[in-house]
Amino acid sequence: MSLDDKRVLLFDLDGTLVDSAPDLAAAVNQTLVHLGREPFPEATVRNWVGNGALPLISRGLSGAKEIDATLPQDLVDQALAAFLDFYAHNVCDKSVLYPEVKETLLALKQRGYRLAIITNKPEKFIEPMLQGLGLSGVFEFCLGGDSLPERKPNPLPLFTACAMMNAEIADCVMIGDSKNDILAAKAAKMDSIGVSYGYNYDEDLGIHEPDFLFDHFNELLSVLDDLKTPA
Ligand SMILES: O=C(O)COP(=O)(O)O
Ligand SMILES: [Mg+2]
Repeated sequence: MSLDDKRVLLFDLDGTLVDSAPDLAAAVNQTLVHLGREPFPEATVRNWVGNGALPLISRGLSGAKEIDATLPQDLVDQALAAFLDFYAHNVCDKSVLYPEVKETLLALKQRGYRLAIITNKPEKFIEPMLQGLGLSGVFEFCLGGDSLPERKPNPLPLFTACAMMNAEIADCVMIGDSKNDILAAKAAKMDSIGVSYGYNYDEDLGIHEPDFLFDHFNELLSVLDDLKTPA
C-alpha cells in the first residue's frame, strides 16, 4: 500500500486513540459487584474490549473471552443496563489519550486530511469521551457500535463512512488496534494500519496482516509527512 493517495483517515477509538480500559473495567466490575459477583483484574477485562458493550459485559458474566451461550437473557439485560449506567458516570475518569495522539491528529488535520471515527463503543459515549480528552471538533463525524445495523468486523460502517464523506474506498485507510478493525477493512477492500499497543484479545495483531503495523501513534505522521500533502 502507498499512503500518498489517502485523503480520509478512519480511526478506531478504544485502544487506538484512547486507553479507555481502566474506566471500562471499573464499570464492568461495578456491575458484577452490584450483581453479587466477583470483580476481575483490569488486565483481564482489557482483553475483553473490542466488540462493544454487550459482548464486554457478557464476557464479564461468563468470566472468559468466550461468551457463555447459556447466560439467562434477563441476567444479560440487567447487567447491560447496569453497565451502561455505571459507565455513563465515568466515561473519562481514568481514560487517557495514548502518547502524541492529539498532536498527531491536529497535524494531520492541518495538512488537510479528513478524519472520522468508527468505533464499536455505543454512540452516546463518544462525544463525552472526546470532550473530556480535548478532542471535540477534531473529527468530521463518529459512528458508534449501535449507529448502524452492523458493526466492525462487518464492513458496513466503513462503507457508510465513505458514502458520508463522498470518498472512494481507495481514498481511505482504517486505523485500529484490533482484528475487528483490520477484518472490517479487508472485507471492505480498504487499506488498513494496525497499532500494536492497544487491545487485541492478548493476540498479536500482525496475524491479521494489516498493510502497516505501528508501535507508536505518531509514526502515522512520520509516514504521511514525507508524502504529498492533500489539496
Ligand atoms: O467498545 C468497544 O468494545 C471497543 O471500541 P473500539 O471499536 O473503539 O475499539
Ligand atoms: Mg479498538
